Amino acid sequence: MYPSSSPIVPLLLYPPAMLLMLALTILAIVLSSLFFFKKSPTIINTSSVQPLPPSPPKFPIIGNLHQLGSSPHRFLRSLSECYGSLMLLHLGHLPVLVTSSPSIIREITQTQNHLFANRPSLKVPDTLFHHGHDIAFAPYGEYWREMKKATILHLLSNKKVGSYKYAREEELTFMMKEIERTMLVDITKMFHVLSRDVISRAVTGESTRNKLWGDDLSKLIDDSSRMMGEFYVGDYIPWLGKIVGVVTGFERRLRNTVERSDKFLEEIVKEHRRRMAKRKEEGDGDATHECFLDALLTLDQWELKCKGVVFDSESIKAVILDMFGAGTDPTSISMEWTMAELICHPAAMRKLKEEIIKVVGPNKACIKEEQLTDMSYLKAVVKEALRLHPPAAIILPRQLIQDTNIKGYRIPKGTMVLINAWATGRDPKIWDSPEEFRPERFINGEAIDINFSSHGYQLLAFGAGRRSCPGMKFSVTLIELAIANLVYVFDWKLAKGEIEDIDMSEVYGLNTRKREALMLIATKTFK
Ligand code: HEM
Repeated sequence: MYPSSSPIVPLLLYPPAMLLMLALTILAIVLSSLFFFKKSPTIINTSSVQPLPPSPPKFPIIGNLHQLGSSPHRFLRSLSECYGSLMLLHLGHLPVLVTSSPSIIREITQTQNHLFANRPSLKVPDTLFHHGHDIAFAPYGEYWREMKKATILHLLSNKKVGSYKYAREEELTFMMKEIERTMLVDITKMFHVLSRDVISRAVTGESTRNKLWGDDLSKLIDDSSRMMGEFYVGDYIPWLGKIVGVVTGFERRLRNTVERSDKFLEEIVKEHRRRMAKRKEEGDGDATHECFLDALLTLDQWELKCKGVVFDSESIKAVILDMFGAGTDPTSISMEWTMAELICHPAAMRKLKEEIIKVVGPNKACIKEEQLTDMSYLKAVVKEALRLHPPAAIILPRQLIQDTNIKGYRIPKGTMVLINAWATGRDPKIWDSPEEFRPERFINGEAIDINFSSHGYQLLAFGAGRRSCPGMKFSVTLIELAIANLVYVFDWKLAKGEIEDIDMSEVYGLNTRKREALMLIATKTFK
């Protein structure tokens, strides 16, 4: 996923945006005292016109923008307790449909998938990806289709993911040695480096460990996802965008990020072209070792042109930035939440360790990928962590391309759609004791038949439908392998404080991460 949650994002996290919202709120209150506090049409009951979905009251100009706050996923869930499973909000001029109900999500991502498969045009991704040259924010159409197809074929298919086995095991071994050396572990950082390096090997054929640009790549990922998480008022109130963008320094920061990102990616591509040429000279054209960049640089331009798709150097940069951005943070954040839940639940940690020892036997150096198949509790643990903590708490937004209706409500063309995956994962109508971490629910409980791609639309960490995440197999394989090895080889405890003190609160953003880094102490299980 790009990456992290949606760019309606951490409204009001950013101080200038906060001031602006305050000013707009005051302006709106003044206006509303002149024009009345306007309640949106809840249900217009005429026989010819279907009603719009229920809406909370809104202010003129800003609509409901001021209400989202720093945890929009939580706010929207509480709002839906009053307005139901299908609500229509207004963010500035933009109507926004919000839901977390599986039956409505089925309607959006399956039954009417073709109408809801577009992404809205938003300032930050438009600028960063040079107007939809990536996949995650590309408008629905031929370009998106061809790029997604190429990415699955050359990077993310089951066969390709299988071929990175050696890379995963090698990077993991390196991480385990590092843990053994230090014993006091910044798990957050370690998981970031592991995800980044495995993705780098699949995309560029090289680990950043052997390169000087590992830190630069981390900075690029960090900067671009922070920028994606920033709130740009012009997306919702266009006439205010330019002024506020300049006054708050947003335009400058965005320009700088794009310049740095372009320069960095151009360097990577240039160096890769040199290596490809050298390999060719040396007669090493073995396609089995082909990385994603090799494939992108040799895509059949003629075939793409015939389909009306322009694939140029902007596309290459945008697509690889998408892979680093969409892949690294959600994968490492998922590992971190999984580890944090296991630390908070020692009984689950013990049960998992017992399962692994039963499958692998004691005293082995590490776990091989083939052995994961027999670890059903491990799989349940990962699903349970992602149920409670989907990195994209609100899935990347979609936009409706023509008027339609859902459950008897009229939904106008252009409406933005937000699926609150975090709320679905904690819905008491779906899950028993939804706030509890209980992996057993996936083994012998109410969720025995639920998985990430099941058609009940209850477990939405990877989204659903045509725009769903193509990186699921890639990341779940890495998450399971990393967690299994860490739990098998080491015993873990908190570096400071007691389990009850651990801060499990989150910071909402493109990817909703744990507020505090997880610092742990490792000791070897088998001496
Ligand atoms: C635990 C890890 C991951 C999570 C939780 C995650 C989650 C998501 C989500 C929720 C979406 C939006 C789906 C929708 O709109 O229905 C998405 C889209 C996407 N993800 Fe992932 N993702 C992960 C890993 C990856 C990886 C490893 C890659 C690639 C290396 C990747 C590439 C993408 C791309 C390209 C899209 C855009 C798909 C489209 O718009 O058609 N993701 N991801």
